[in-house]
Amino acid sequence: MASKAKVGVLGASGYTGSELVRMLLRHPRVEIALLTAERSAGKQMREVFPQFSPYELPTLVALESVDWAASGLDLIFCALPHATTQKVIKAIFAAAPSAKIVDLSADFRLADTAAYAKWYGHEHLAPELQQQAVYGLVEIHRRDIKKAQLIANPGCYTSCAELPLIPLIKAKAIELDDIVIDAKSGMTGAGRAAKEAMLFSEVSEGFNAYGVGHHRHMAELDQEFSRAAGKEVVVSFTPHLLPMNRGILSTIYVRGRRGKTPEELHEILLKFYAKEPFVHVLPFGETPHTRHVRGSNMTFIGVAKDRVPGKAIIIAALDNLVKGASGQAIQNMNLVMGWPETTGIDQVALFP
Ligand SMILES: NC(=O)C1=CN([C@@H]2O[C@H](COP(=O)(O)OP(=O)(O)OC[C@H]3O[C@@H](n4cnc5c(N)ncnc54)[C@H](OP(=O)(O)O)[C@@H]3O)[C@@H](O)[C@H]2O)C=CC1
Ligand SMILES: CC(=O)N[C@@H](CCC(=O)OP(=O)(O)O)C(=O)O
Repeated sequence: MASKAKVGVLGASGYTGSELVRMLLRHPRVEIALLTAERSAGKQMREVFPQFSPYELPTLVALESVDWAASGLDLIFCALPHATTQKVIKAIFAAAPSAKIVDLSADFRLADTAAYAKWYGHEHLAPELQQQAVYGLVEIHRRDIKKAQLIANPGCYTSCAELPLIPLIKAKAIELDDIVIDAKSGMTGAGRAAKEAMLFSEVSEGFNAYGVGHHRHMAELDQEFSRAAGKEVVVSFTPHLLPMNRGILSTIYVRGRRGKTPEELHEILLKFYAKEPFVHVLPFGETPHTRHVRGSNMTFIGVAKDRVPGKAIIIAALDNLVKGASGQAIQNMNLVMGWPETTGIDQVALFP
């Protein structure tokens, strides 16, 4: 076999970064050559995450200490907080113009600079890269991703709504002004940095909606749905925080267009995803559970009939840290590197 590709993980001491390390350790084509951290710079991975004790891994280094021009990496995963990311990626491309980057943050997902400024409250620091980045939802943008140098890995909530809805929008099978996405996420979606609102005592035994009417993922959903429809689409989306570690479950209400029945919508999804290794459409009427996808790169989609005539209920589930972040990022790497798309990420869910 050819020599292994050298990859780096920026933000390896975070949740998505450590999930990348977990999955990359069993990827046969890569060698982990660089790991960075901020507060944990100078430590070993096993000091931050004891589960890595048995494995040889590079020491976590501060980003500032990396000479990008000389780093010799074949691909970089960037798992840093949004806004921090754009400065870092701009600097990497300045030092290493042919670098390949899969960015897990939201910084390069919106192609429109005005939309970015509106939803994130500041001007983008690298608008030229914003234009260049390819949105990394593999099942929808595979052809463009293969040629990309900068891939904007989609958000976890957005993946869980776009995968079930984009095929139906492309097929003109649902009414575009009547889409309601009711999404629930586990707490790792909020990252590892300490926040009062994420304390056990604040979250356990309860359940709440947040970002009601203004969550930043709305911009990403509108962009991708409008691209698929060829005209402006605006959807209702409400996220909720659940006291569990991993998983997103979206319950989506749609109305069939021109008399399309829920069974016909199900058929469209079945056909669209028939050959996809990471999207599984359940038999009509069956619905998924977050436990069916936990730890795997799978998205499960179920379609059922609503009792309101003409309406269908679609339920999708994925693991926010895997298909919603690090697994999808590795799927993107596999495409960019020309490897079989499932390499290193074809594990079955962890159940129970
Ligand atoms: N969690 C999720 O389910 C998902 C997250 N994302 C996105 O992925 C990115 C990473 O998320 P997540 O892993 O949850 O976040 P975490 O907060 O868990 O990790 C952030 C990482 O970035 C490092 N870091 C923080 N600030 C800086 C800085 N100023 N300079 C350099 N490094 C820094 C941290 O280092 P240290 O801890 O050592 O200070 C840590 O390694 C975010 O943009 C997030 O929005 C995308 C999809 C899903
Ligand atoms: C539970 C929770 O807080 N989830 C995060 C979204 C998850 C995520 O990381 O989204 P990005 O990839 O777009 O950053 C939130 O609501 O902001």
